[in-house]
Amino acid sequence: MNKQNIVLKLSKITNIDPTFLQRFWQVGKLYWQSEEKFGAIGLLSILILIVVSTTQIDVIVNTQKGNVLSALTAKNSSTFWETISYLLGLYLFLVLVWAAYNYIRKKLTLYWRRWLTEHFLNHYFRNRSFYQLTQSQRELDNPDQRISQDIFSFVDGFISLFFDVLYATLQMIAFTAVLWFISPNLMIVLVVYAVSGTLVTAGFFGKKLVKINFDQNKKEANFRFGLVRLRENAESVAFYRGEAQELSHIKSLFDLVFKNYNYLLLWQELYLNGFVKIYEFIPQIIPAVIMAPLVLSGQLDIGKYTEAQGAFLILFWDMYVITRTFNQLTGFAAAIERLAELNYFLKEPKNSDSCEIVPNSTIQTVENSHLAIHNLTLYTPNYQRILFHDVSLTLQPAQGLLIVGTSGCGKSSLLRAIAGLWKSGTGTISRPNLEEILFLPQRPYMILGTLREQLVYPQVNTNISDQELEQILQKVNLPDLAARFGGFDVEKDWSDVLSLGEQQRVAFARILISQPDYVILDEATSALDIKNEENLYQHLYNTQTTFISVGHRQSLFKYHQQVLDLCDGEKWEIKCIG
Ligand SMILES: Nc1ncnc2c1ncn2[C@@H]1O[C@H](COP(=O)(O)OP(=O)(O)OP(=O)(O)O)[C@@H](O)[C@H]1O
Repeated sequence: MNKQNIVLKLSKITNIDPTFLQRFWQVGKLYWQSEEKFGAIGLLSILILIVVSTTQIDVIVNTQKGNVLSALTAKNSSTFWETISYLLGLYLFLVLVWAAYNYIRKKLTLYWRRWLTEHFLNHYFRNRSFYQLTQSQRELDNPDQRISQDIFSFVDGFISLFFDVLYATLQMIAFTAVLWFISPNLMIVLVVYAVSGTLVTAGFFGKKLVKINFDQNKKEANFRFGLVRLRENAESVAFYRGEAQELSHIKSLFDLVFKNYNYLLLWQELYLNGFVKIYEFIPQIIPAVIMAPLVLSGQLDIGKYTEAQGAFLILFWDMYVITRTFNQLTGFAAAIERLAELNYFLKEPKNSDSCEIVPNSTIQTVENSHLAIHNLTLYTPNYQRILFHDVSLTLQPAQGLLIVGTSGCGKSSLLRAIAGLWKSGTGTISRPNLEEILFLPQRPYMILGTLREQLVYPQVNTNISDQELEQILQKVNLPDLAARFGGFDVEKDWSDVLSLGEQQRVAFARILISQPDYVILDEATSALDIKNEENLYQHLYNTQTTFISVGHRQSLFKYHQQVLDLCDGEKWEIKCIG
């Protein structure tokens, strides 16, 4: 039977949406088919062994408890003390084994979480999916929360559920014989009671609670993101004096958390837990009611009665495992939904949104030694708007191209297309390998780290000396930057402590450090005064670098050999200078 059929059969038995089981399988199988599978299977086997052996010991403990009562009734002191010592030894052994079990179980959870987190992170960064995700029309909220929180909920939830169900099943096998042997009637009552309880829980509370938990995760993540966003934009908000607006927005996000949680409390704590408490109480009296006549008439020994009552309660506890762990289960199911969505997005070919609308219509990218554009027509990512038609140009090595045009005409979008971030449109872009091109956006990206790491970014290992770094800082007119902050190895929140113009100069220093063959500057000097801007362009002009700039200032023209004017609407023209 293939996996698809197994999933379908399971879904029929459990009355669960088959696509839900498929989603569970898609995420669940990843780790168990990975290179870590042998270690994981080893740990899993040890855990299963512990569970199997402790179930056997539980049966012995239950029988010995009955023996203690029988010895007391028969006033047999030596049997009583022998059984008590035996019981103590068994309990001590159980405690030690359970300590080891819990430790290994948490370790397995940790290893699985580490592997799955790395797996999702690798896919999140592959083909710049983290960027594509922000461009997608399909709603996929808070991928960060899915990676940081939902993976843990999934792994922890699965391991807990697996062992709860395994332990319950083994105990059922072991104790069914005990109870059946003493009282078949009690056994039949128990099965009917446990099955009906499980069906009510799964059928009535199931879908409702999964949905509420799913929404809760989403709303909590939105609230957290609102606070993070405020922190990231603290200065702008403070300048605007936008506290009232921000406060009300963040409060409204929390209000959604509050309302949904209230709803969750109602269903989880009041309805479900209320049901579970009543449901748990009744079995305490069922054995007494059914077996009392036998004990009173002398047909059943009090020790056997205790043994049967113990077996009944254990079996009841096992049979209603689904009901009792239902709260956990719904959180686990919500995590599966959220991870499966992310997994699907990260696996599917990019720009699929676009392809659904205009099939086979994407910009072709060809690797070449020089940069050229042939009949490029560019749309916004979901083909909603055309930005420009049929643009063609060639850029000779060591030359400069300046792109100008009115705001919103598509200047930055052309750079996005060259970088391969946007593909909606037609035509061909020939360009060198992206490794040879350095992009400088208008808002410089300052990494969290030391000044040295900041300057050599996006490279990580360079053997550049402090002296060379000092020289480069001189060139970009930041001669005292390292001294001001205590050297190159001091960590700061650089986007906070440097002015925008200083950040643009640090970003420009990256060009002089990494010396790429191609540089693309998207208004990368817009925050600088003309003198500083000219100084930077003069350095760039003196190198053999080929560069494309987007800018508005007339003073930039003299550093470029060609100007592409995207004009407005769908017209464009190219001019040669000098
Ligand atoms: N992710 C996106 N999805 C849809 N449309 C977008 C997206 N990003 C930008 N646009 C739209 O594409 C158009 C071109 O944007 P672009 O950033 O290229 O303009 P620009 O010419 O660089 O403008 P400016 O000079 O103001 O920076 C704008 O109308 C913008 O609203």
